[in-house]
Amino acid sequence: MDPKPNIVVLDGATLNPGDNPWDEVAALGAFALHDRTPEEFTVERARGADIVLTNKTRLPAAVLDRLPDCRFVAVLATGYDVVDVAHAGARGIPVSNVPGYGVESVAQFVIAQLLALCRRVETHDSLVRSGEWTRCGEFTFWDTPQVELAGKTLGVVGFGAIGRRVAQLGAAFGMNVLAHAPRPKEPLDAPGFAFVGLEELFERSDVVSLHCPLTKGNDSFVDARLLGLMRPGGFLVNTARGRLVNEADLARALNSGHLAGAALDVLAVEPPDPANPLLEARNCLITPHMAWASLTARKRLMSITAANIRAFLAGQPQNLVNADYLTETA
Ligand SMILES: NC(=O)c1ccc[n+]([C@@H]2O[C@H](COP(=O)([O-])OP(=O)(O)OC[C@H]3O[C@@H](n4cnc5c(N)ncnc54)[C@H](O)[C@@H]3O)[C@@H](O)[C@H]2O)c1
Ligand SMILES: O=C(O)[C@H](O)CO
Repeated sequence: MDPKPNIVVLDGATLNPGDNPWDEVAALGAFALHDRTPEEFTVERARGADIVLTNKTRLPAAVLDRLPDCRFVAVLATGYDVVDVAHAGARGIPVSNVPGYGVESVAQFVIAQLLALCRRVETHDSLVRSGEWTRCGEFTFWDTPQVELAGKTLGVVGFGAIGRRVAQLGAAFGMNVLAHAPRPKEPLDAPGFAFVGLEELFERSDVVSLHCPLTKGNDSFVDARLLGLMRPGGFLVNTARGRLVNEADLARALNSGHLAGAALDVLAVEPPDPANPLLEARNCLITPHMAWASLTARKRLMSITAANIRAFLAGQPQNLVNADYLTETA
């Protein structure tokens, strides 16, 4: 490999909107930065690059096939569903992600979502300012059911770094925690904690929180059937990926009153299509894929990305997500 590899960032605007310089990454080669890349420009911009960095710009098989010079793909995120990692592996291109950079930020965001669903602090602040408290004449007033978390059951789907931290925080609020994990994991040291099957988790949980990656096998798996298993009055929280959820089914479950609410940081299409039924659904709190975005987490993401590139250049790639598929070295 050329000692000064060509490095192209396809969509760098959100990692560094101005407060998180690229210097550590840029120092590793000849550096080209694009804020965002429309699909039709991906090949043109990535062609000739030895190292391609993407956050949410898609690199499907058909695009990878048109990048003969690509030696390494560094995903600027934990979730790497935008890259066909199996195809990259078959072409001998290692792909890395950035695990762990946002565990605390995302887990804390999940708690913020949960508290928003249960207490609606900002809604009540608005009601006070619009005169509702004054008009009601009482020392106290509330306009939404006020729900205590202690004693409720939290079901965590996907017991990796974020899921485990959410489970710990839920237990600290006095919640009973259940988890679903496809592979054996160290249990949480909390009274009542148990690993259960997916259906049992949906049946027994007051709150289901999603923390598994989006894969070819689990698109839209949270559908009418699983939502129908949830207790009436339950909540769904999703910070993982929007496409894990059948959005039309979720909108129906909210509008029928079967679910009391949902808090979604991710949607199937981002930013959303104005026709997304969740935008109008009852008690649906939607945030713009921002759980990861604290400056502390983004700085960590930047420096782990630089470390991923350095490790690749040293011949010892780290944080590989397609090691199982790598058949040859590009
Ligand atoms: N909203 C945000 O800003 C934000 C930020 C970071 C990560 N994420 C998302 O959160 C996801 C989880 O992040 P993490 O750091 O915990 O990743 P992780 O790899 O540490 O954990 C994911 C866990 O899910 C498990 N898993 C895989 N397939 C599963 C399935 N079908 N059902 C149940 N579990 C399954 C894995 O075994 C693993 O333990 C990421 O893949 C990403 O999509 C979102
Ligand atoms: O997967 C991640 O790291 C987040 O979704 C931000 O891109």
